[in-house]
Amino acid sequence: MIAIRDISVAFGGVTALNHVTVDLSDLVVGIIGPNGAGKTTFLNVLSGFVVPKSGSINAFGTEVLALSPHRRSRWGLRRSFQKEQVVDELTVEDNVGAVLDNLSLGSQERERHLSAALEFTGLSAVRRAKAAGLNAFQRRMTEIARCSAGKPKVLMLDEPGAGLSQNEVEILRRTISDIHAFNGAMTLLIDHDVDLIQAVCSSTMVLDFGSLVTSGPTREVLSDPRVRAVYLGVEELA
Ligand SMILES: Nc1ncnc2c1ncn2[C@@H]1O[C@H](COP(=O)(O)OP(=O)(O)OP(=O)(O)O)[C@@H](O)[C@H]1O
Repeated sequence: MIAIRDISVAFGGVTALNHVTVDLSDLVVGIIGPNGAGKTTFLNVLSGFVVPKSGSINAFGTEVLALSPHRRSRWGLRRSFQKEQVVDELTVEDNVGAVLDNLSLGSQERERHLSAALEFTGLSAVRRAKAAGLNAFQRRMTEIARCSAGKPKVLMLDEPGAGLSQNEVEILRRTISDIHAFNGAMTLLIDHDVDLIQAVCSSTMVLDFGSLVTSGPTREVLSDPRVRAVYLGVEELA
């Protein structure tokens, strides 16, 4: 479980997170809210890009905020960004394998983890291709492979479905649903695609103006009038 207590972040006069307290315990947890609600800032606090002015985060018994961002990655926190981080000049396997380089693995073990992650994400056939030649979906899967490789404890995916076709989102949905069976990790998923959230997240938390509106079973959260009010005029909820 990830126990988040009283996390606040301010950028100048903007309160990006406002005393957020929430327990996250399901295998795939959705994080939703309108633009500017604080979702990415929430992942930035977990991964160490942003230092909160108050609060604590205990993930599976580890005080996460006490770890440097580098040690958080070694510990098993992985994330993808809204702006993709795939390096065109590298092959797919080098893009994915980079994450394994700070895990002190032997070469056979490294290869085993790398091959498994490439197979899991359907990239085995293009593993030696330069990333520059990949299509948008393959690039997205490369990022998921990088997050999934090795023995991560928590994957944080920031809008992985953005800009994908319906068929591609369906493959993405199955992949995210299978992450825990593949490597044992929990996934935190930000996405504006409420159908995707509903399909893969057993629980969901909702942010608005940096504050937690509610969290709980996804179906209940999505039918909560407070959540509908937050989204009113922004997008349709399923
Ligand atoms: N580095 C920063 N400097 C200043 N303000 C920031 C910074 N990062 C985020 N903010 C502000 O904090 C608030 C929360 O932003 P955040 O990106 O976390 O929202 P979000 O819910 O992820 O939005 P979106 O759905 O558009 O990605 C916004 O008002 C944003 O402008």
